[in-house]
Amino acid sequence: MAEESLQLYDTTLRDGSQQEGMVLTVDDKLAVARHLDALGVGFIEGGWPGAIPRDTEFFHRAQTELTLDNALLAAFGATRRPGIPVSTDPQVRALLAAGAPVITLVGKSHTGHVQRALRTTLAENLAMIGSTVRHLVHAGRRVFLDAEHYFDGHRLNRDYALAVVRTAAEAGAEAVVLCDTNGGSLPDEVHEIVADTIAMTGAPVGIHCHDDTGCAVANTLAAVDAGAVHVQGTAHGYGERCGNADLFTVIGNLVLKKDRAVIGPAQLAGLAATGHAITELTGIPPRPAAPYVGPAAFTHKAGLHASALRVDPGLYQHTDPERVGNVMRTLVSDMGGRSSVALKARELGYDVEAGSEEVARAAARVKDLESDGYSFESADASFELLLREELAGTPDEPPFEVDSWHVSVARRKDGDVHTEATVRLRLDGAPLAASGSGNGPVNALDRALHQALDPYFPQLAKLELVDYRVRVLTGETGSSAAARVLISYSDGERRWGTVGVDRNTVTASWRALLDAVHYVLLDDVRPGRGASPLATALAG
Ligand SMILES: CC(=O)SCCNC(=O)CCNC(=O)[C@H](O)C(C)(C)COP(=O)(O)OP(=O)(O)OC[C@H]1O[C@@H](n2cnc3c(N)ncnc32)[C@H](O)[C@@H]1OP(=O)(O)O
Ligand SMILES: CC(=O)C(=O)O
Repeated sequence: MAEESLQLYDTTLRDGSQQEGMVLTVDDKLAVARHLDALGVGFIEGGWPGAIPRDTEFFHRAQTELTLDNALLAAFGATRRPGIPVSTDPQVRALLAAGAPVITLVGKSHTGHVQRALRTTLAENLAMIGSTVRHLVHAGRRVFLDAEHYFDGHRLNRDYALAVVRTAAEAGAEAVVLCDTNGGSLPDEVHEIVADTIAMTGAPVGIHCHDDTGCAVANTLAAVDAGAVHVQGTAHGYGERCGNADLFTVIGNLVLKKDRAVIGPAQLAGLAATGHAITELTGIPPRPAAPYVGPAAFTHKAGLHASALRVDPGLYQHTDPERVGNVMRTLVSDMGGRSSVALKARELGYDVEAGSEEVARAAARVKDLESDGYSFESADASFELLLREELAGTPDEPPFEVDSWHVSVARRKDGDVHTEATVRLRLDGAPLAASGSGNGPVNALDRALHQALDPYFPQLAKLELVDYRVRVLTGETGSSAAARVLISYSDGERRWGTVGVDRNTVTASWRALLDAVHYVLLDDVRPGRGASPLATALAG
């Protein structure tokens, strides 16, 4: 049961959409709303009906297509225009026509904005706020007032900012949301101003912070500490300029650190999945290191960390990742030792002991190869092949041999560039040759490999090369290595990475391609068969 004394209000679909690059269709918005509802937020601000046609359509379709179990839909808009009766303001009419049970109004609380941006008097602005709130409450809506530029306004003219809060509260606003619109405040200032506002007005206040000082989440928590009863934020902190308070971080902190049960434990366990689902819809990934929900939030690279984590994951993690639906991951690299290798091996399903000779050999090989330019942290499949060799004590070969390969790139007279690759393999001793053309040497080699092997290994047919990265290493390593190629493959369900290094970029690519194919052909012998838990997690 969620705590009722602290309201959780999401504005991803309104303020989050003000982020550069964020363009959501109505279908996307409906889908995001369903995810937020399942997470357990209390209010979902859907947009500004009457101002943005897509948002008008969103509210229209929401009436028949959106069933919410936990949340109420909120329509956002401005107070009436200066000098006109509220009942005649088309924007206010559009807000009511949207049919949402909640309306959030933005109103000015900074005297400079009233006089210079709104170009009206301070008294008329108060009248605009009071009359619009009253009108909407009278029409049966729950109303919040977003007091724009509140913190800057309070610093400039405290009496006026407080008058805005009193006016809205007396007109029937359920909470007056103090907005750090320019995002320039710091936690101590926010705490002081929220506390002062509550003490002077007795009004229920909310908090809406932007992240221009990198303090939006801290400011939100400071406001709650000072008595705010309503918090606003967005998924992944999406929003105008530097974004808004990241609601996922706010939720994690409130529930796990401040004992404020704004959502229940089962919903909290869906936090990372919600973040992932919303990312898929927006197409804008959060920082990998985003607290709680980021793929790196519980990922460990340093050997000393891994060594302690083997004893107790709590030694290097502030909370159990399962509580927020995330997973602990280990990276193998030259920064790790036996413990990192052992933890990673267990993630992959291999029952190994950190103290074993095999693990020590694998750890040493990782260090050697990384000093030659390899990088295993995003090449789990290549690491697994290496590990299997060390565990078996013999080279782990794919079920075919490579005799040779050849790639040609030619520019024709008509200007077209033609790339063709031929691979010559052996299967059970019998020669097997195939060719493929592509939009570059790696693509052509990939196609030639498929051409040769798919008839014998049908599981390869689904494979798709989804990412290819090459890094020139000249001067970075003490060796002769010149290029590191990282390849990601997917079969639609899981994703795995491989690495190849060579002076020749095509040879490095070939190595990574071969590891990728070899890895898939291990499915029949890998512990647990099929997708390793890690590969599945990465694909998710
Ligand atoms: C802090 C925030 O993020 S609040 C959310 C901001 N979001 C948006 O602006 C997205 C949606 N906005 C829009 O589609 C358009 O700006 C509209 C439809 C609202 C207005 O469009 P236009 O009528 O062409 O006006 P324009 O965008 O140029 O200027 C905004 C107008 O709103 C007025 N305004 C600004 N704040 C308020 C307010 N709190 N209450 C009433 N009016 C306001 C401005 O004074 C300006 O009026 P003017 O046209 O008389 O100069
Ligand atoms: C209302 C709002 O989004 C702001 O003041 O930042």
